[in-house]
Amino acid sequence: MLRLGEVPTLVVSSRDAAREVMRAHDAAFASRPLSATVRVLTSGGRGIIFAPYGGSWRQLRKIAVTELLTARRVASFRAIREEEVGAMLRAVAAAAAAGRAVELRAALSALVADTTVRAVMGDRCKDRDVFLHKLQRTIELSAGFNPADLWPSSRLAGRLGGAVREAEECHDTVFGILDGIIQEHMERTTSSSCGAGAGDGDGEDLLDVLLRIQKEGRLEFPLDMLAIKQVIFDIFGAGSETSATTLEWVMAELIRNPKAMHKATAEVRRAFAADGVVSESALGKLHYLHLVIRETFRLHTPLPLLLPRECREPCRVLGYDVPRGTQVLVNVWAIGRDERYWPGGSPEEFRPERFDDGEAAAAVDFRGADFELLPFGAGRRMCPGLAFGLANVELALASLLFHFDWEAPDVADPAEFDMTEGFGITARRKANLLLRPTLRVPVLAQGYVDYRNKEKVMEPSCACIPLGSSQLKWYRRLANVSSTLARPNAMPGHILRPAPNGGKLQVAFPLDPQEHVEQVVVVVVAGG
Ligand code: HEM
Repeated sequence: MLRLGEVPTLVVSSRDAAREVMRAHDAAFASRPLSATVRVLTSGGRGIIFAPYGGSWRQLRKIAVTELLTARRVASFRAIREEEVGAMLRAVAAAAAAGRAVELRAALSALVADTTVRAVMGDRCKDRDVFLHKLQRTIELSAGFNPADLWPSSRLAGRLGGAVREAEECHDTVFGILDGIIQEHMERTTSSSCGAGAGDGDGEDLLDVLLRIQKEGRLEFPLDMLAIKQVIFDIFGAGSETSATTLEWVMAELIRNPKAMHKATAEVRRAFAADGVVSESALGKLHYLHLVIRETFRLHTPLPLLLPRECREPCRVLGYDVPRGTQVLVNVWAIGRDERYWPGGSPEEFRPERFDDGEAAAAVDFRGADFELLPFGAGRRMCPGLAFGLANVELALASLLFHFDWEAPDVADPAEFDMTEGFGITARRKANLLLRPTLRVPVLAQGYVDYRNKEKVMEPSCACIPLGSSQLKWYRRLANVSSTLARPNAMPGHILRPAPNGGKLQVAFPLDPQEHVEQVVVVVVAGG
């Protein structure tokens, strides 16, 4: 038990205590404390992540689990993930061709942010960089070590450091961006509602789902626009940072451990040699890569203290009384490095083989049942985005290893590679991740998967052309009457998708993979 400023805080640092808190007394510890900065950042505890335990949180959590983050929904975003990973690979290939190192942290953050934003809103966000910057500050501010959070009863502390003021500024900027995006999204939906695809429940992005649920009503707690914005912000906050942090640490550990890098790379290249590209549907055949991810979660759990819980009723944990209102931090970072649970060599050592068949930890998994490995937490407040997060991590990692060899410039001894952690509610690497890629397997100009026909069509290249609302309206009418627009074996210049996804039309055109294309002009002629 610690007292952080005025805040009584129980730190849970063993597997048994974690099991008590998140299984035996899960209901008692299912709330979250609302510090002064978090209160501002979450519009007073709205949304899911920091909402106090109660009916409103239960309702939003149910929507998340049964509608937004289901396995089926995650699978429906596969094309987005493959397109975004493809775009990142092409940028890395360009750097490799120029002999340049890549700032991989920035590339991975942008990848996960773009993938998430498209899953949420169907389109990229033009203010992505401002958004990411504010998100990063939000994460630092919500760590809870500001005077205003440590001395909640002190007015002076509230003014010191300016954290609350900065939280207000972050909140206003982010919600301003969200307002614009939602407005655009609603205009797009209205203008396309006369044609095919609209309102049929197919290809919904997460904002569509939330707006549909809002419209349907029948909710105990009305889903107002503020709640919708907060949920969207939650998904960005919880989804982007954690997945990008995991990817960053996996790559850093593989650089530090050349043998593991070699083994993981060889496995991925063997598995996808015939296809020339990593596809999500076949990731299940990778064994070692999954051990590498599990080992990274053990040593570099993105949320080292999970997210804070709060004790709702007086409770006894391992014989100790825990008063109501106590903040609880589960030190997953320490549990993941405790030699009592990780025998067989130093627990600090990165050794994915510890999870291999026949090893002591082989059966230990991270899905909330084994309390020595809890990157996603456990119990009622466990992460509902596990499948979403893993999908982002696995495809990107396998693709980076499949196409490129990696080295750290100016680091003579890989064991010396800097692994210092930064400060915040997430534990990122402190330093940038500057790595030099060497192209080993060519990167396709662009891949395209035809899901209607359940077959894979690799075109020389495709362009995604954003359509204005009047073009989109005409296009939808056209698509309704002319099924010839949908061509599974499209020739260059042909329209690939019968119903534009998120106001975009996909068009195939010939492209030399080495060629750099500045602009593609597509003329959509209404009426055929
Ligand atoms: C590698 C990726 C991820 C990791 C390691 C991770 C980890 C976590 C952890 C540790 C918690 C707190 C659990 C607890 O208190 O016991 C959490 C909560 C949460 N995560 Fe994730 N997460 C990841 C990805 C995602 C994604 C992609 C989404 C959504 C798209 C998401 C949505 C959430 C939400 C909404 C909560 C709050 C749950 C609640 O309080 O009821 N997470 N996550």
